[in-house]
Amino acid sequence: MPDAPSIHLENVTLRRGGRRVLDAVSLAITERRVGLIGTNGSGKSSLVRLLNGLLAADEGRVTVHGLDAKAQAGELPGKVGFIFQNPDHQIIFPTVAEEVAFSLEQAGLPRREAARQAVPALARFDRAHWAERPVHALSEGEKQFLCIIAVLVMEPAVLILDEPFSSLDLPTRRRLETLVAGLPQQVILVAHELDAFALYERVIWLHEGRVAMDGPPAAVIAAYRAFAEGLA
Ligand SMILES: Nc1ncnc2c1ncn2[C@@H]1O[C@H](COP(=O)(O)OP(=O)(O)OP(=O)(O)O)[C@@H](O)[C@H]1O
Repeated sequence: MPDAPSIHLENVTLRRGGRRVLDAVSLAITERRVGLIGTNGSGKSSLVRLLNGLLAADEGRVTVHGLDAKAQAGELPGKVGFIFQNPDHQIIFPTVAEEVAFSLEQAGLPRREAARQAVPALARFDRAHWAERPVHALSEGEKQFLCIIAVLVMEPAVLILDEPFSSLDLPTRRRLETLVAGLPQQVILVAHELDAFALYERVIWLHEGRVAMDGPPAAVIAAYRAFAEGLA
């Protein structure tokens, strides 16, 4: 069983390219389904990259399920699975089975055992028949599904999805949303598709590097929609 969901940001400031992209943000995230919304450049990707050690805060403290994001950065990838917008940025190997085997190896299995376990791992997602398929021959949705499988076989405690649906058609998106909805992991979803958060427990709206609003999805999304209409 994954451990209790517990992500804390204490007065976190982050600068990128000389600009302050997160400004003294404090959050305690203990829910299992949390959405992150905001206009382009508001700091969403930057914030979630603090949680898996891809970025480090300039000020303040980040802890993820008991790990200090700075002092224990090396342990974060084992705890936090990350799905990017573009699966091509994530997939390394030529075939599906090799990609999954690599994940299993990252999770600590010896190489030969990882190779042996790849097909059974795919079978848990009803995708054993994909094993020998060249990754380049998968559709965008299939690649994104492969990325999710490759991350989940490492059994992370947290799954972060950073705009994972942008290039997917509606049925594929719904399938992946359903898959994610059934996971035991703590999930942080960054998305512009606001209906994706209907069943989430909490939505955080970031604006210019600060929390503009934070609470139940219906209230936060209504306020965000009204704000966005005003900009249009
Ligand atoms: N590699 C980088 N170097 C310098 N500045 C960056 C870099 N990446 C992002 N930024 C800046 O950080 C700020 C926040 O960007 P971020 O990607 O976190 O926003 P976002 O809310 O995820 O936006 P989007 O919805 O467009 O993905 C922006 O002003 C952006 O220009």
